Amino acid sequence: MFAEVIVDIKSSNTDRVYTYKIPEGMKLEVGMRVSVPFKNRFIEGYVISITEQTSYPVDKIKDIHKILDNYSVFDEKMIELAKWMKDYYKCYFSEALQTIMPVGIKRGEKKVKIVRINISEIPDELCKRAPKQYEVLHYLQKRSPIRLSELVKILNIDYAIIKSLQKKGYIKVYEEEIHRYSVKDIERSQPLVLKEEQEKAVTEVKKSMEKDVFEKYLLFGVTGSGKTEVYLQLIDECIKSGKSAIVLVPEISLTPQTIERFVSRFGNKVAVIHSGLSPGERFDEWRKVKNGVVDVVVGVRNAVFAPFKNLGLIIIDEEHETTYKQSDMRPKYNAKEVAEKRCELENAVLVMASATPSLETYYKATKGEYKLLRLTKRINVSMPHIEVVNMSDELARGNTSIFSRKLFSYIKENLQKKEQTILFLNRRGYSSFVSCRDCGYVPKCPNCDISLTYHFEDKRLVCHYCGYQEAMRDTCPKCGSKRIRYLGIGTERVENDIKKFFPKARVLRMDVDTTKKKGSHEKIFYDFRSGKADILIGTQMISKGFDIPNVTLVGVILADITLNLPDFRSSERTFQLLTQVAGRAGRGEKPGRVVIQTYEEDHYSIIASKYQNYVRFYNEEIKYREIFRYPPFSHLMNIVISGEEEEEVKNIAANVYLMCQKIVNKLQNKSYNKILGPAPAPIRKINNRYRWQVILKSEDRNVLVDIAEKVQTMKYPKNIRISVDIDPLNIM
Ligand SMILES: Nc1ncnc2c1ncn2[C@@H]1O[C@H](COP(=O)(O)OP(=O)(O)OP(=O)(O)O)[C@@H](O)[C@H]1O
Ligand SMILES: [Zn+2]
Repeated sequence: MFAEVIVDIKSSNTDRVYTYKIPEGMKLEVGMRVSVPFKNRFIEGYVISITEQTSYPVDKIKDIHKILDNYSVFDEKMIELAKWMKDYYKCYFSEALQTIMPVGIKRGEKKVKIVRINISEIPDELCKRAPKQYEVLHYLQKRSPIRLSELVKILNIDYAIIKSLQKKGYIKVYEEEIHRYSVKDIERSQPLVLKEEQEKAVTEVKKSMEKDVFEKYLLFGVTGSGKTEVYLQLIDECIKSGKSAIVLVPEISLTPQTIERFVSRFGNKVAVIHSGLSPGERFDEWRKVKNGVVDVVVGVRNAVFAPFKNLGLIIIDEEHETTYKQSDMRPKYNAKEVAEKRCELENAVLVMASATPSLETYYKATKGEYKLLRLTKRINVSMPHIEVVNMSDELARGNTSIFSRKLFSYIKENLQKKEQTILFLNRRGYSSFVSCRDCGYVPKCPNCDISLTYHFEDKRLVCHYCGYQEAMRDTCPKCGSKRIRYLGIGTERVENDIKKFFPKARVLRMDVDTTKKKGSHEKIFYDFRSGKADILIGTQMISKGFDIPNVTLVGVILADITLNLPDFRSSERTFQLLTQVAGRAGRGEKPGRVVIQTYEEDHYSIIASKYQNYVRFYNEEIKYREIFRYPPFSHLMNIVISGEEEEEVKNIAANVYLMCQKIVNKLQNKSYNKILGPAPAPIRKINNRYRWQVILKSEDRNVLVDIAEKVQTMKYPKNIRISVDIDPLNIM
């Protein structure tokens, strides 16, 4: 018998199937991890199929060295999925398999020794002859089984005593696997009586699940319309029919509140996968799925690979979120696309949900590719009232503060009424750059092409790209002037000003800087929910998932930050963020108010946010996308060339461009294709590496995939890096 093996070497030459012989007696299965001889060493490999014959000369085929785990890691469908990923994202087969495989698998299972008493009566003579042994047995009569380490510690005994008890057969010592991490069980919640629209959605999806066919839905429901309850009841149906479900949530909304909701409904039937888990913990969660201990996984991006044998349903919450795409590592996969493929392979149902669907998804829904389910109303309460304030007018009237008069007075009222306020600003730090009023000097990062952000608390200038820091000086390093200007506000500044104007207010801040420590995110959330603070200030971390009834005011300090990013999705991002954050107001009995501060009150993103009208935004945005042929009317590919010498980077970028042009010119079919660049990337230098880019737009994704493959096999100097991203969500 022979095994077809993918080897763990990342190069285009070795990205193919290798054949090995299965030694007599080796119990090899498809999907196992193995060690195989390669050249003159042993390397890791993955068995993707087993055959009886091979076209290779048999005497040249080497034996599999050994099996690495006592189970198979990939079933046939997962191998199928990896094959699809390698072709769709143009990565190596081994990269696709390793993405599916849990990190931490090499650490293996963690086992502990357990002691169990083996007799019902303790022999009397033991009491005198071996009092210590007697004591152990006596203790075990009350508490058995128990971990050996615990027993030894409690009774302060020698292992020798355990040994002799074991020899006599009075106790049994054995190994048991333990799970390094598991969710705490909390009080159970009962299913709610569904509202009419919820009921309709559940019934419809249920029908598809019963039919065992692949089906795709978009659940488009306004903020607070009870989408989560719909998920819970669908999962319940899914489990009842003997199948399992995966729920994907974006990292930042994997809040304690979200986890609570799932655990309180399904108890220890749920595994939770988030990026805070150690590799070992992740592996344990993976095994719980594999061994059928749980029926539901709630997790971030890579939870889409949870190895359920009988998958019935995948739910993608906040489907518009960009964290579903892995942008920083190969393969640059999107969990939404992988989920779709997985559902197709397993005849499962896919439900994507959002209050602000991505343009691409909604477009597909209008074309009938996804079935549209709508929740148009909040549960028992109305949508918040939204007002837009033009900050130019405020300036014209002499108000130079970061708060408009309206927002200021609302904050004051809320403090008096003891209702809570959320203030949102999507930038951390105190000010995004400082400049000298006399000579105009702006301190920049020496490693990156970006100005340094001023952090008030530690009086430092920090680069948000590479982490470079320096002390903030009182005088301009160039001309010595003392007149320093602080421009571009951040959350630290908001906190500072709130404390200045409202010294009695209890304030919390949630952003990357305040949540570095493990558990700090949870703590801020719980403190705020339990009323320990009046005002929560934060970046997009606070924009979703929060369901806190006493929050009646949301203030957006400056909506323009995302609006002005050099990215064709900036309008969409702004609309989504504003709608999500506005959605935190007025979720309880008291009505909610939202104030959006901006310099661009006529922008269609702002206007649509004001009326909370997604379709109005969509209709406007889709026009631009069509005119400029941006997605969904084309696919993009971003090729970034980086290196330490800019001249060299520029030359290679020019070569890449020419190669793209050659391929496009030779195409038979006359689809729309456009090559942009080569040009410096919007952030020209990061971490001392210069970056140039070539962007391709094509109606035909296959054209891009072909080019990606060619780029991958191109020869270029060692210090140059070329990264290729098909369907990128970020082109900075
Ligand atoms: N059928 C129901 N009856 C009573 N209360 C409900 C029902 N469905 C949901 N709720 C409650 O309504 C509130 C809002 O629901 P939920 O948080 O699920 O909305 P959502 O659509 O997920 O919101 P968002 O997208 O803004 O996070 C929750 O407190 C939830 O417990
Ligand atoms: Zn830097």
